Amino acid sequence: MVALGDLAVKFGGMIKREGAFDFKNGVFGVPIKRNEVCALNLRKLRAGESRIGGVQAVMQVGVESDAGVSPDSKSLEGALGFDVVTEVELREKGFLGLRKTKLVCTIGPACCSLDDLEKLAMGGMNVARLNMCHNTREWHQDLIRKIKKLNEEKGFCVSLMIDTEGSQIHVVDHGSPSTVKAGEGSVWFFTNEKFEGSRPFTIQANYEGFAEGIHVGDEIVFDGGMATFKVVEKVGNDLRCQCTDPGLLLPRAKLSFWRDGKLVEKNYQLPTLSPKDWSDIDFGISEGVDFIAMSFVNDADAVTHLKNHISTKSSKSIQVLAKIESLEALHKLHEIVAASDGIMIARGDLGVEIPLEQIPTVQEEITYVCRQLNKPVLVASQLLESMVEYPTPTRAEVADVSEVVRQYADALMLSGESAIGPFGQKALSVLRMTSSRMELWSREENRQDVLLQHNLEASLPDRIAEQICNSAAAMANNLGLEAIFVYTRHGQMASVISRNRPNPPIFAFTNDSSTRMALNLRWGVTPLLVDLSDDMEGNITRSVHLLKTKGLIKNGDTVLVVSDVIPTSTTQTVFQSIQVKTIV
Ligand SMILES: Nc1ncnc2c1ncn2[C@@H]1O[C@H](COP(=O)(O)OP(=O)(O)OP(=O)(O)O)[C@@H](O)[C@H]1O
Ligand SMILES: CC(=O)C(=O)O
Ligand SMILES: [K+]
Ligand SMILES: [Mg+2]
Repeated sequence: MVALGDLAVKFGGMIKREGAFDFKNGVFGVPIKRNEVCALNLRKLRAGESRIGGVQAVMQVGVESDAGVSPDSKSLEGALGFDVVTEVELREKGFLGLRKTKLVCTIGPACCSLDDLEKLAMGGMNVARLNMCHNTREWHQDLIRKIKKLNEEKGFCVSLMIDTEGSQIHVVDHGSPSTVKAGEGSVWFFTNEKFEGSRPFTIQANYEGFAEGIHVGDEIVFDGGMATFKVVEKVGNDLRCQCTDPGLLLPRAKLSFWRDGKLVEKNYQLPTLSPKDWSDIDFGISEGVDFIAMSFVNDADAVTHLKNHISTKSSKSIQVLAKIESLEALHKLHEIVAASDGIMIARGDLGVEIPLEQIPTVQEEITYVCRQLNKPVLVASQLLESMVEYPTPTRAEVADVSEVVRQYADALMLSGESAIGPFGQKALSVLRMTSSRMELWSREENRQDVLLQHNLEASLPDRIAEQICNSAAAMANNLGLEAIFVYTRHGQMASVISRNRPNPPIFAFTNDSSTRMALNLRWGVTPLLVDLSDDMEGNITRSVHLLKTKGLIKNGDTVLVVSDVIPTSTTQTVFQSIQVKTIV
């Protein structure tokens, strides 16, 4: 953390009043009136200028008008990437009404037409997820192209995520009757022997070593509790089992093994990424997806390996999300979060490996760690499960969604609700309305928890950038500003501001389209694609003018402007700044 005493504070230029900036508490001690511009600029001191820390803070207070728009603003107008959904929402609800929590929809047969996808996009889908467990390569390719077409032709900004199949012990889906019931006391044969169609009282596991290390007396649990069996006999590589807790055996049901109330943590030597996963990943890279969600990550090395692979294969940056869905991943949570670009809390499979009553606390813990380490976190599975069949959610489901929002997760995800359910759009609107309501309540109740600050960066310029972001969020809240504008090439500053979960929305102006698509998963960030020049004042003036001409910002609105765009030429100084700007 940069302490005030580390800074040589100088006032000059357009100064009218003096003030102090307290980095520790994020307080900016200058009263600001309408039509005043107040800027705090930090730059490295040149030799001989420094007293202590080698950083100079220049505070400027003055009156500025944006009336004099530079002539090249026209050229930027076409490039202003304001997506249609945010634009409509902004017009209807104003700055503070913009939803902060991001929404991810799993795409499946129930929502794969262009028309369905457009409705989901219009309904607030920020990211479309394709689960590579299902369907064909051609089907996925067609979907990716449809989403890109909608983005290009209809002005949406929907990012694309593929989710790897991963390696996991499950029941082979024969495509026959969708559900089978196991009655109390019934005896079933578990085998890896391949067969077509279905055989009575026989369950085919997908992995030949599934019974290794399993003893008579152990329990086999289906899908985290759908049905339970006790092993009564080992027959070669197979198992004979008796049903002790009757229930449904769903297609592709996941199997877990328990002994004395504890998960048998078997090392099946299954790779996190199978040959099929690598082929799906290369397909995703060639199709230019924005996120790859990696199933069953067990350690940081797997994440690093995939990130290295992507960097050699792809010219654009693709975000790797590690899915936390095993007990082993929980043991290594910190290293996995640190290595990845974001996390999905995959509660479906996690609930197969840990007792269900542990899910809420584990979810809160993962969400907290992600925010500490500034990684976006997405909560997935069964949020509105009953809506796979019914047009309204249960009260308990709405309460669950609200709790995720109250925990300040970055995003919520629909699975079967959108992929196979007939009420996908309705489910999306339930997520939208529930999250907006909880965000409003948290703000009104002033529930913004002060983040237990964990410093992210080591180098001084990065620490300065981090402090600017923390202070920007505090200033925007304390001054009741309309919006935060941040100019960012790689999204770092936008993400650190988002990490503070400020009240006003964050508009992130970037000239890098992969940064824009990645920021789609960040809480409270509306990413916009623009041309950025080295002339920061020009960038600011042009973007304010463009929002004004669109009628999205009006005279008297006050916004906070943050920039960390590093000039491209070596002769220019690094310029990081906060300005409070009242639109006139
Ligand atoms: N592309 C698709 N084609 C057909 N069905 C799909 C598709 N995507 C999802 N589904 C269906 O929707 C249901 C829920 O989808 P989802 O992929 O989220 O399952 P999941 O079990 O939570 O994910 P995972 O396999 O990653 O753990 C699946 O059981 C599947 O029947
Ligand atoms: C989403 C997912 O993979 C799960 O919940 O298991
Ligand atoms: K998957
Ligand atoms: Mg899973």
